[in-house]
Amino acid sequence: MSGSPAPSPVISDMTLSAETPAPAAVPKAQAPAMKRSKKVKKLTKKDIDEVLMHDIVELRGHSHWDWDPKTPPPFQNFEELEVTIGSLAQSGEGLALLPDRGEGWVLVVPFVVPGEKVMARVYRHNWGYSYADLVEVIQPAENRIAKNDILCKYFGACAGCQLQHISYADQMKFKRQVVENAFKNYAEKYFATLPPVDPVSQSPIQSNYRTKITPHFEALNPKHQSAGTAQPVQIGFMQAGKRRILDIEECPIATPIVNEGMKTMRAEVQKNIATYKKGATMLLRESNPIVPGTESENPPTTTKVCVTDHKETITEWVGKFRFDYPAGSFFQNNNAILPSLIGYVQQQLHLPLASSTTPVPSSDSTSASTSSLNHEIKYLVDAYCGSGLFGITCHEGFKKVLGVEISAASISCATNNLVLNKLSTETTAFHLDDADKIFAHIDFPSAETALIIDPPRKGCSDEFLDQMVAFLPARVVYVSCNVQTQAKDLQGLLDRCHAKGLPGYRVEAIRGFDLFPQTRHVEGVMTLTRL
Ligand SMILES: C[S@@+](CC[C@H](N)C(=O)[O-])C[C@H]1O[C@@H](n2cnc3c(N)ncnc32)[C@H](O)[C@@H]1O
Repeated sequence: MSGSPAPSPVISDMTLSAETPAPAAVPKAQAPAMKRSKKVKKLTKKDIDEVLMHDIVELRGHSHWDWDPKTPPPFQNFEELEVTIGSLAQSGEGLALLPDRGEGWVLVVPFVVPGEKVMARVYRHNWGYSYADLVEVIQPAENRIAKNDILCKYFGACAGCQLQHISYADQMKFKRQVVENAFKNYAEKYFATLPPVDPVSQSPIQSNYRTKITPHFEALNPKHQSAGTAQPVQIGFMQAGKRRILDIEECPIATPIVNEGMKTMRAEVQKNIATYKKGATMLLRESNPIVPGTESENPPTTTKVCVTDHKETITEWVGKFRFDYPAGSFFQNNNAILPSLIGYVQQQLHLPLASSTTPVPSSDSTSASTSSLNHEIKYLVDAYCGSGLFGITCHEGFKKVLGVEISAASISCATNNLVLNKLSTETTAFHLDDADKIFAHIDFPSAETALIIDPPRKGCSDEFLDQMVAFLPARVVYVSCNVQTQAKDLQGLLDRCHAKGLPGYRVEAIRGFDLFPQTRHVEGVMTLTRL
């Protein structure tokens, strides 16, 4: 269904109840006893998951949906059904089409593989689709990982990972498809002109990679405390599909030192739980500081520790570069893949500008252009630079590098990281500002400038795209943890160029990087060359 728009579903005040007496199980033996809340939820338009809607439209084969919300969803409360999984949504959940229910209702079921026959229990409804717990896998797919080989004993109950039941090769195929679908659905007008999406670059390790986790706990209920009926405190992550915490002793995707920290933190919280009036989210982050007295050694000796104070400084090494940053601020969470991500970004920044003369049609296919730039890239702009990861690791080969970031704490770290890495502050600088005003600081010639964009999940603002089109950097490398907003921004950028009569950009490459093995998440990297 290339190019079919997501329907614009209208949700009326549909009042839904959710109550299920029995635990969900994937497989049964792994699930803790979980009960669904009896609370009644009123849907609003915000409840529509637009990305999921694209997947549902694709499975249904049409976007038309004519369901009267006053008609109840076509299920008994908490009905159990045997269904066949048709596809995996970008959320990592399975979708099963029920042609004889509500003219093609779709069930969304977690922890399944396409082709599998499963028993699912419906518990919540939305416009034309319902969420269901996986009760049992009746006919497992050949490529389902055997229960005993699944990495984590909490998989299926914890909301953190979605894909441990499929092989790493299958996770890579799924994520490549997620990237492709994002561009198909959100850069629809230009999809036919894009290069094929490259295979996803794998993480060198698929477990024990996360350098930061944030488990939660809730305070004891005072009524239960005074009655002496308080349950043991639950410290961990959210339960899959529920708003309750699952007690977790160890997280196999977190690094060993973070897991050591988790043991200590759990013991402290358990000991002092009566003193907490409210629950909290804890921070556990790996740091690798230099052992005092070894600073002059080459290389100095380092030792890994787990930091729990948001304000404490983390030291992290990316290849030969050292980054110090506050534990509570942003930094990529998979250190193992950073050398290959950085290497790829460097290579993309320096692709020859006139590498191709392939005609590239504009969106309305009325004009075609060829690459005609012969300049060399000499300047680098690092938008949303954080503590300087890309600006610093990619500075070689540039005359000047300038980064912009909105967090004062991150900018002061970025500037300190220049000093730690013995880089000249004359040629590399970081400014505290809104990225929307980034080009106000820049007197680089646009034909010799490369721009790295690495925005938050929501992507770039209209103002950012407007100023980009006014400046027109010769090369853009856009890194993103949300491939849907990345694709939307590509369409926004090309639309703006064409509205101004500019030929715009050629997309050189689109590739996912697996910063988050075992989960549905994928980091997208897209390279553009100005035409
Ligand atoms: C995904 S992080 C990337 C950071 C950095 N590139 C890295 O890889 O470590 C996004 C960064 O954008 C910053 N940010 C968010 N909104 C911004 C804005 N409007 N202008 C500039 N920076 C912004 C955040 O503080 C955060 O550091």
